[in-house]
Amino acid sequence: MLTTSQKKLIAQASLNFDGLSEQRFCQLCDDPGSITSASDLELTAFLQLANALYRGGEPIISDADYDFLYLAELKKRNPEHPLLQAVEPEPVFAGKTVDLPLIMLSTDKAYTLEDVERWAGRIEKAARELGKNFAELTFKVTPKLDGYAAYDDGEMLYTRGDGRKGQDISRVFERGLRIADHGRRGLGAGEIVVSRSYFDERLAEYFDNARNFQASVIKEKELDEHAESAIKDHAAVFYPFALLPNWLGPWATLRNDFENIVKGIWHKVDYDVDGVILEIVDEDLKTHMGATRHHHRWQLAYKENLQTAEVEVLNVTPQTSRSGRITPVAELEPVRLSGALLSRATAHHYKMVVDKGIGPGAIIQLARSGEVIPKIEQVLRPAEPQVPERCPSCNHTLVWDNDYLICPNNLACPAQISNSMEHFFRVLKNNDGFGAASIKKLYEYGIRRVDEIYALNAEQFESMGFGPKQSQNLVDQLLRSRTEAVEDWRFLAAFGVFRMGLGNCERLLHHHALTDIFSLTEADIVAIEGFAEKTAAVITEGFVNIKPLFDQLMALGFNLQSTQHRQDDASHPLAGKTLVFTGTLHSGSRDELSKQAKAKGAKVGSAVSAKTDYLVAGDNVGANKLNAARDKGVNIISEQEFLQLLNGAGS
Ligand SMILES: NC(=O)c1ccc[n+]([C@@H]2O[C@H](COP(=O)([O-])OP(=O)(O)OC[C@H]3O[C@@H](n4cnc5c(N)ncnc54)[C@H](O)[C@@H]3O)[C@@H](O)[C@H]2O)c1
Ligand SMILES: [Zn+2]
Repeated sequence: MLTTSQKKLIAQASLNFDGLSEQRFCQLCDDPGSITSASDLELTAFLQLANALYRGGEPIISDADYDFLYLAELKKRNPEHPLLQAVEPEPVFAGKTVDLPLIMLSTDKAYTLEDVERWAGRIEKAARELGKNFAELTFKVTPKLDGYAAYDDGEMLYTRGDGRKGQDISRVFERGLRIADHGRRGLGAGEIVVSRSYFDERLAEYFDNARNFQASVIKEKELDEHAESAIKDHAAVFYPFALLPNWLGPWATLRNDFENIVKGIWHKVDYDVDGVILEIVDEDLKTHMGATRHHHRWQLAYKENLQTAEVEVLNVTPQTSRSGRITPVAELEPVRLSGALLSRATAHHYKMVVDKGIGPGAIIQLARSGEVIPKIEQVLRPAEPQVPERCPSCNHTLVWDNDYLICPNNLACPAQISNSMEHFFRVLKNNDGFGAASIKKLYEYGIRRVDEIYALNAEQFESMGFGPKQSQNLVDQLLRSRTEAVEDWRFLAAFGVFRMGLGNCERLLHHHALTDIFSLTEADIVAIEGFAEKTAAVITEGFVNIKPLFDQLMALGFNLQSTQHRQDDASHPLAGKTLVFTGTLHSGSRDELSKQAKAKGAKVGSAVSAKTDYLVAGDNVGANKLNAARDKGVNIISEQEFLQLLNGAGS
């Protein structure tokens, strides 16, 4: 069964289940082998539906399956099929559709050096036709960003759409999105991407994958609070390809050192990269070679062979996390996949274990992924699910909480206690040495709380079985964690209150001092943008629980940097007002000016609505935009007037 949001994506793409029922679609997803039995109509309907879900950030099959099973089947049956002759369409948003200033195509793909050599051979031939010396041509290698393709002509930002017509998504710049590498507008094609490390640290909790997140940045709807933070922190950016780090050189060098050059470029940026792009730097040659309806002949994407393997599940073992959720870990018959030996994979939750039949004897499909422990995406042959009744750590009876099995024994469950202590040091970040192994040892010696760890001296560490050198190091690290500066929101997040990850802690401390959090009411929390009523209750309760530990640790004196407050001075002319910025601004970036306005209690919107009080118009704003705002009764002010308001002058 598809989820409601997947169904919505299909409807948005103006697709339906004509020629393919929802049930049949899911059946083909779950059992890739059966695609060969699908009719031609079913196959093409299937590909279009899978693509719509992929573009919307909710892929239902892996890329490797899409390329090597389903798409390959179509290529086998009908190499001339129209679906293979054009780029796969992006989803359509509510924004207006416009002709792209330049056709944006997909790329031809190579998975082996032989494929790349064949491509170079075609370039050599074209060079000969133009009377150019192939050996003197320059090749360029750049990372292939796995983000959201867009084109910036300086006025508008367009989606790739169907390659010819895209959609205006300029709103992402109005929302404060920056250009990578301090770039300017108008640099042409690029991708909207999010920093890998930022995603892992701050967003993974809320989004299944980066693609999912990128789709949310572009959506016409109001920006998700996490997307807003990522943009504010410049972790999400538009990266024009022209600014990407690159390797330049002749074919002979590229050919001889291929692996190293590819590897070097692949890992050069902190963004998701799914290959490298090879191209030729010679305008005449590019024009001469031209393009098919699908890709430019002078460009090639080199990807690593995405292997998949079918493996048998030996056992499903439960693991208790810090919050008490039980993670299902499948022990597998060891299998080698793209060089790594894998013997474990996790399922999302126990509901999935039950629904998909994950138990001893089940056959699952593993795809290589960046993660150390891959996630189970598909079950090829179900078996009797293996579901625990008791917590593997404390033996307490487990209970269901929506899709999750949880251990409710949070005060005495060894796994939850140890994982919470480990979490504290990991989130604080300014220390080393308190990983799983050390914490396990400390737990065995009766340590249950972080403050007890801070009370230990070197001799005591030694008496617990740590070596003399390590014991001294642990003491040094504890001191370091207290003396090295750390943001107060990070410190708060280290306590692991449910729903209080790094992002929410920072948001909260923008409004209230760290020492005041225990007197906050639910109403105080709900009043802050981004907090819902339901979470507020959980949060205040969580604070009550951590108070004793918090007080103990504060008494030790950490070097906390307090978060800048957004003071809400009700008498300030901008207090409570909603602003929208547009056009080119001179006194600071849109981001900086927004920040200053917010500090005075203003709200900053991304698009003009009836609720907007002021439209701050910089330079180069189209008359249409101004008229539309005027029609809505919005006050249009200049940047100068805005600065006066900001300084407290009445309007
Ligand atoms: N899992 C699924 O259900 C599913 C469905 C549809 C498509 N897909 C995947 O998407 C692929 C096709 O998608 P596509 O056409 O969007 O992407 P592509 O892999 O063909 O790449 C083309 C794009 O690469 C981008 N690019 C990134 N870095 C670049 C650089 N340095 N220089 C130039 N261009 C760069 C450009 O935006 C260009 O549009 C399929 O092969 C498949 O793997 C998966
Ligand atoms: Zn337990």
